[in-house]
Amino acid sequence: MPARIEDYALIGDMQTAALVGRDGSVDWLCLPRFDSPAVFAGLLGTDEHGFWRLGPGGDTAAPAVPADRRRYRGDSLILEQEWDTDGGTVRVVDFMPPRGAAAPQLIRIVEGVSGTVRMRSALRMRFSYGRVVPWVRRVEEGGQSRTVAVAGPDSVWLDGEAETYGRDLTTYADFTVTAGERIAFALTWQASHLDAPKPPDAEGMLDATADFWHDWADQCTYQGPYREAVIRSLITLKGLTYAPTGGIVAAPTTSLPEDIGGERNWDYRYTWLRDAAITLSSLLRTGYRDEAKAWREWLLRAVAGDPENLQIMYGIAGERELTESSLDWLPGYEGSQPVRIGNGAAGQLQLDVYGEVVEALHLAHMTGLVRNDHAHQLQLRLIDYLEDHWQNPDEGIWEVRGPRRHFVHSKVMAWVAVDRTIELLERTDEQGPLERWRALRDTIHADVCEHGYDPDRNTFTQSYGSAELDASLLLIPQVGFLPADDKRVIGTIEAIQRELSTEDGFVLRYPTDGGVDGLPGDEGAFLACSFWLADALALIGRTDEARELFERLLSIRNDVGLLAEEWDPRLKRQVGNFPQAFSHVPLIDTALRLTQPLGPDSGDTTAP
Ligand SMILES: OC[C@H]1O[C@H](O[C@H]2O[C@H](CO)[C@@H](O)[C@H](O)[C@H]2O)[C@H](O)[C@@H](O)[C@@H]1O
Repeated sequence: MPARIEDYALIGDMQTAALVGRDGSVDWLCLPRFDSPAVFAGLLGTDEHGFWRLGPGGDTAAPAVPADRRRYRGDSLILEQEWDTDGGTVRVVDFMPPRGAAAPQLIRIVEGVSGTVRMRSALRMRFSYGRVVPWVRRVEEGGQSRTVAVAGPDSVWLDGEAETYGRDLTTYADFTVTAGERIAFALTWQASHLDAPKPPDAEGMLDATADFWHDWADQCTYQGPYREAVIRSLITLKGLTYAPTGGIVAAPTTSLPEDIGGERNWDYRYTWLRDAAITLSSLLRTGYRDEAKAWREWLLRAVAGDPENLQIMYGIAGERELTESSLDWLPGYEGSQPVRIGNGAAGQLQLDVYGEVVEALHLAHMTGLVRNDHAHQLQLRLIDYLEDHWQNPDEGIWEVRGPRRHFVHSKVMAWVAVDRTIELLERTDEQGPLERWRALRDTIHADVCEHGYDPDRNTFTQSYGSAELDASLLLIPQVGFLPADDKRVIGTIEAIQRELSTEDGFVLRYPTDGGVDGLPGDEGAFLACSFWLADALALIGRTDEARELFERLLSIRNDVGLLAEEWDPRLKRQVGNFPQAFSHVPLIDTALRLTQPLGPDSGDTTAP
């Protein structure tokens, strides 16, 4: 039985990632890439679908016990969990070394802290998302015994400083650890047709991994009071970046439910232009230019070609085919079915994406990221496309699976795309139909204010002609569509607070009972929107309320600082894919907004 979502911690090597439970169980790991099939899929099923548990024990009947303490080692993705037992205290250190072109590895080092503790490693590999039992054998090599599991294209090698034995299609190691002793295990993935990988130098890799993360975190320019939360979010975003290409996954998981037991389960192991664009902006604002450059290059490669063919999301190397299907052998997280891989939203029209991408390119330009003519050309072509298509209905920011509509947020973001491009033409020697685009900007603005605003209720609405609200409207002042003191902006913020707030003061994206998204069931409060509410309150001068809401949001991070996509206000639990870039990015942005002045070239159009 998988743990609560917030009981997991993330480790990763910037090509893939694992989730480690408080009980020392790795219940999710896809190899060799984020979007590869999982070798441990216990998270979405049972122990039968694969896990690797390492903790105190030795008695098969004894249940795994949760660690008494856990934390990341400083500013890193190295996880340390400690158990106090009758015999003494033991620490397990879990990490994945940043690997470049080397094979992916998961390393676990058991450290005796005091006394003597009986330990057990139980490893059950199930390839292809829990479906395939591999062929497992022992290989003797240079006096060392290794265990290798092979299935089709994959092989996984276990090296350990403790003797292993097989039982019930599981590989065990029972051993004791005494104070001062260190016992390392490593799991290495290798394409099965290649020679055996070398056993790793676990201790050397631990030092190198710690240095990598500490050096990276030291580059953060934010020094405000929320530095700890900001750095943890940045490290999480870096951990969600696929280093070889610069693509950023929305989350490392698939099908963690937005509604426990329901069917709102999606695969997030892809690069959404929207999520990645806002991630780029946060990284730029906190001093991380290399990642921003890498993503911009990723973007230019991925969207190369006709803007008509632009997708709203791609694979992490720019792949276009993300066909959605269900894994019917997996029971799903706490019974939440179906478990999906691929994502049908890839084929949707979401006009807001043009605004988010152009905004990110604009910020990159304004903050002096090396001028790139391809980026400018792309931006101009996107506006050409928008000029002909902004009046179309779309699926919008929330990727609804119901009928297309004229979503107000989509039109606002189309306005953003045109507005920032006009600024580009005004500030550079780039050529374009300036007057025509100024007129286009005015036309979109007038259209939204006429059809997307309800004067009787003094609020913008979710879509033209609809009475529903939508939390994406909170972004109207942030993107500069209207000033924060405009009565329509204030009316919209107040209406959203009234109608979309949950009892914790967090906000829903929109009312799900109206059927707009075409899906059965409910969902939790959407954390990104809740941060946007804090931003909006700050912008209209209700700073104390904004800060109070922000700190309440910080308080629902798990004990190692991680957030899923949503928060279930009834169950008081995190729900949805985990950890989620779309939650950590607004966390950073709101922390910055509340605590440091934003300069004129910060990309924040509401800056003084
Ligand atoms: O709620 C229905 C949709 O949920 C997913 O989309 C959400 O996640 C995306 C990635 O973070 C985000 O960009 C989007 O705004 C969210 O609505 C899912 O990927 C969709 O397939 C699904 O229709």
